[in-house]
Amino acid sequence: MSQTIQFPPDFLWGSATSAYQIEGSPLADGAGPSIWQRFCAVPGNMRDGDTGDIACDHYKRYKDDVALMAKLGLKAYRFSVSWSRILPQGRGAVNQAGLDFYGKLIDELLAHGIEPMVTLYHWDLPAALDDRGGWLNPDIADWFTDYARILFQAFDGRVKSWATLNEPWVVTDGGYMHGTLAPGHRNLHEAALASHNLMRAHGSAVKAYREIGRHQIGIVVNIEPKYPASQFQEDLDATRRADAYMNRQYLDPIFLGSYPPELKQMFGDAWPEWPAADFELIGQKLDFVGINYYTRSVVRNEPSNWPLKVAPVRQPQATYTETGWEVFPQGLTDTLTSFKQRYGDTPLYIMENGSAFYDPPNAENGRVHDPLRVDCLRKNMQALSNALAQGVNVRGYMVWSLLDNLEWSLGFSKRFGIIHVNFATQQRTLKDSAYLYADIVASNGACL
Ligand SMILES: CO[C@H](O)c1c[n+]2c([nH]1)[C@H](O)[C@@H](O)[C@H](O)[C@H]2CO
Repeated sequence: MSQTIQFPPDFLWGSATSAYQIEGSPLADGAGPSIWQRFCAVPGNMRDGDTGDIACDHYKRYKDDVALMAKLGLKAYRFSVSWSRILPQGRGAVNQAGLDFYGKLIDELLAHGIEPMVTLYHWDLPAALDDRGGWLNPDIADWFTDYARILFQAFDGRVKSWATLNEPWVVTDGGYMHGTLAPGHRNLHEAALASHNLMRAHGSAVKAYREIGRHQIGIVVNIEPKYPASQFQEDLDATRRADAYMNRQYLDPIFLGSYPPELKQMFGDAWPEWPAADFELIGQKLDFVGINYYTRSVVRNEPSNWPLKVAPVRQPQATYTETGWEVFPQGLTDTLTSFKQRYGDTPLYIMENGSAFYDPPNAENGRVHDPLRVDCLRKNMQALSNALAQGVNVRGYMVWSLLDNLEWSLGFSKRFGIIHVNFATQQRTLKDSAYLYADIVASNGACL
């Protein structure tokens, strides 16, 4: 139901990217390789053999890209830091040139009145740490905290918003459960261990921030609300399993002090009794939670599907994006009201929301018309406003993404940007969705 669209006067409008997806120059100026460097080098891992070697060439073009953010009137920009630019070996000696790059980016943003929002980890683990077990090694909580502390000390005077992890679920499910993302493992025991170590590392970094930080810190999770395909008990149970695994697995231990019981049922002996002290660490109070919302899932029971025993049910009347995600703005409203109901009034940011539809490789007459993405953006604005009207404490919205970029193992085949990138020439062109977003930002949504 459409209601009057209204946003709080200080609502923070911005856009989001991540280091490996846009920067290029992954080994420049002393940087070390990440697990994505390795993953891309394995034939068959990446659509069309695409890599992050150049991507959007942002490492060299960041001033032009910040100027485009300013042209759109953005108030904030969410980006991630490449751990292996800062610590080429993942720990030990600091690479000053890596710190200098992000310092220059932050200063450029501030000079344009754009608030930097930093994600410490957006999937690009230093390869040297993967050689030591990566997220499977319990020591990674300390390695991550040492890395975080270096950034806090270097930038907390200029960065007021820190997120420890981007989507621990994707890191675990893609990197360790199904092997579709770096480091490409497929092992139930490893998935459980990596997931828990990610949360320990998150809590340890938050604890370190409380000792030296002066601003706000949180985590970013992807939420995909689950709806039962029928009211048969088997589908209701399947929906609950899917919700526990994808959505509650990370927020429950932070806010409720324990994992959803369905996880032990699903993982079996791969899910040990975790030490109680871990939950004290994981449960550090957060200043905000970032939520990435793209789509929902309609769920049915499917005993043959390892290990969750669920399957999605395609909705025949719905619009689907190029990534196969149903356009379902009501799911954004439901995600936000459900968060409030289960976890309370912690401030929220939509840290990613967007859609991949086909855009031509080259702009035509300086324009890129993207009507489906424009329609999606409008509908998601309505859904977000509806959640605000129901009292959900949402503080800002970062559209995914500023630029067309490397969509991980899908390469450059999927375009999420509101700014088109011609990857042959690196030419940037504002899409129609960029012009709409600029109007939304300028009018605080009143133009809708
Ligand atoms: C399953 O998680 C979310 O659907 C999700 C979608 N996305 C993400 N998470 C990641 O944070 C981005 O790096 C992706 O580029 C972006 C688009 O695929």
